[in-house]
Amino acid sequence: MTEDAKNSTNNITWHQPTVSRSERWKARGHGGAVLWFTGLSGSGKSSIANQVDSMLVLNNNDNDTTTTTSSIHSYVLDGDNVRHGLCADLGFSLEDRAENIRRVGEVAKLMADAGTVVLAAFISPYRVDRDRIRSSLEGVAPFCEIFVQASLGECESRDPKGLYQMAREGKIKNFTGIDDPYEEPLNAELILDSNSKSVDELAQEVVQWLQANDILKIKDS
Ligand SMILES: Nc1ncnc2c1ncn2[C@@H]1O[C@H](COP(=O)(O)OS(=O)(=O)O)[C@@H](OP(=O)(O)O)[C@H]1O
Ligand SMILES: Nc1ncnc2c1ncn2[C@@H]1O[C@H](COP(=O)(O)OP(=O)(O)O)[C@@H](O)[C@H]1O
Repeated sequence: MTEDAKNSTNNITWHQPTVSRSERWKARGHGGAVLWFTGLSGSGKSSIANQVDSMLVLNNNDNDTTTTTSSIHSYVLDGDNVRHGLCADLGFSLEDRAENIRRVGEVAKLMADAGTVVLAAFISPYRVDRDRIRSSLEGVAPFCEIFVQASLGECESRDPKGLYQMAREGKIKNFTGIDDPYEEPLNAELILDSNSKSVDELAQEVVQWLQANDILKIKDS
């Protein structure tokens, strides 16, 4: 934070919104939440998050013949996409990854406060960065850490963008899993086995877990 920013925070006052969170959520028909998909590049974060999004928004759930629930307001925040705009000034050093996750965490918090189910798909390799978002969402909206688990070998064999190969050839530095760390979650709400299950099966697991745990239920505050 710059000196100017530090001095300015003294002159900023929090404005209480006129519409409360629970009033807003009730008007939407469900609560907001942040589903945070973390895992290696190529583990399946984007594919699964997008499939869940489709199942929630379009009610596109072929395997579920029991419910006729209405559309859920969800939205995917994806590392690759966010790095084209909001975080276009950031690279992949430890500090830049922390700032990337901090910014996205703040955006996700605002969106969840507004009643959106945020599907955030970021490598987010450091526990401390993920835990910071978990803490900042306490009392606002549920935070669900979803570990998309795939071995490095599996991710490397998928390598849809050819990035692992470039990292192995030394053309990309600080590539997660090759010459940069990935800290696996210790207390993830959900672990998805992306080594052996399909994207459809895993997305189904997420939606079933959301329903079974009443994650989108509005609790009066
Ligand atoms: N050095 C390095 N390490 C890891 N990933 C790299 C790197 N350089 C570029 N990429 C591409 O950037 C995508 C990851 O962006 P994220 O914002 O999710 O990364 S992070 O959470 O800040 O660590 C990641 O996308 P996914 O494959 O979808 O995970 C890569 O395509
Ligand atoms: N569970 C899975 N089983 C097989 N292939 C998968 C699975 N999940 C993703 N893939 C494939 O792996 C590649 C990387 O998936 P992607 O969703 O882009 O991963 P990430 O967002 O974690 O980088 C894509 O080609 C995708 O089709």
